[in-house]
Amino acid sequence: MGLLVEGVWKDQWYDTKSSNGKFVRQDSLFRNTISNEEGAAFPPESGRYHLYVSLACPWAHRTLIFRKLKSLEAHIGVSIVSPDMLSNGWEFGDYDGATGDALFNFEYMHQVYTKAEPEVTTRVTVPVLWDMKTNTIVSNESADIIRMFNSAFNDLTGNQDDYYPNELQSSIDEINDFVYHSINNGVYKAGFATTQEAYSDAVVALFKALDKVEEILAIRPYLTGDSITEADWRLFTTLIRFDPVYVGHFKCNLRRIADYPNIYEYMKALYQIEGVAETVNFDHIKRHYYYSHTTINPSQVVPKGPEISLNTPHNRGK
Ligand SMILES: N[C@@H](CCC(=O)N[C@@H](CS)C(=O)NCC(=O)O)C(=O)O
Repeated sequence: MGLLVEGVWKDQWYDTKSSNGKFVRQDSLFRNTISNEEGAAFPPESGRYHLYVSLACPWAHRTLIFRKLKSLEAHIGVSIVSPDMLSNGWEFGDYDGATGDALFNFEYMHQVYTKAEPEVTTRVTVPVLWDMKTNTIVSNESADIIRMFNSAFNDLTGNQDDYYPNELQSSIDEINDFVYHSINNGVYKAGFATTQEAYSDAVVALFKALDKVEEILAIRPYLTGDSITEADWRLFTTLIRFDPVYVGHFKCNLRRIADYPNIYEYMKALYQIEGVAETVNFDHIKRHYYYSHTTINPSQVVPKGPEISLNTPHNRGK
């Protein structure tokens, strides 16, 4: 784990000293947009863009789900890093389910960043959406990438499915904000905390938020109503990692997702949507966290369990 400082890789763990033991997530650096507008720098084109992901990462997972649901597989290629993120950061190792770097045959993800900007100072995160025409990073922010995938390529794919419909945008934004701070990022705040207080604050807020989600899902099948939206997919990638990783490795152990009847049914329903199960790789997920975060798990032993069945019938509508 490390970061790039003026284009040079530095191996160092997150600094929590200056924030009283709290994990503070950095903002993403590359925030361009693919758009249909006249004169746009990044117009939608088949075969022009390439996605770098880790199958372990919940943020990258969102983009893989949208690539699948929005029929973008034939238009946007993917390179998958190894789940092991050690002193060189994300790397393109030889690991079952990883692909190598399809564009440059680089060894490390940080080389993709310096290819875009040789002197860049940044954390080296996935996902990354790369533009093969201008040889740069369009975006390394998953929230933005899934919005582009949701609508920018509709004319190319003919897929008009809309996970961010006009009439639901304000409720989606509101739920996203709450889910992001207390759940998506909440598990990291608990797991990477280095003081008891920072951990306790994060874990209490996390389970308060999960309790609230359980209540919402008791009265409607999905977060904003009867249909699945972006808000559901953003929550799903954290839920699916929760019992296998966050309960143990990140000490998020007041309850399991399996103990929340409504959230559990909901998670199964989303998992069973066509194409989604193939984006979920529990080996990469468990291996990444337990093997890479050596400050939390120095033995690098990866647990066997839990046994979970995600293909049993669920009680949500379509
Ligand atoms: N805000 C970014 C966050 C991405 C992110 O933090 N990805 C993690 C993997 S789960 C990462 O690459 N971490 C490496 C690091 O922090 O150095 C997004 O949503 O795209």
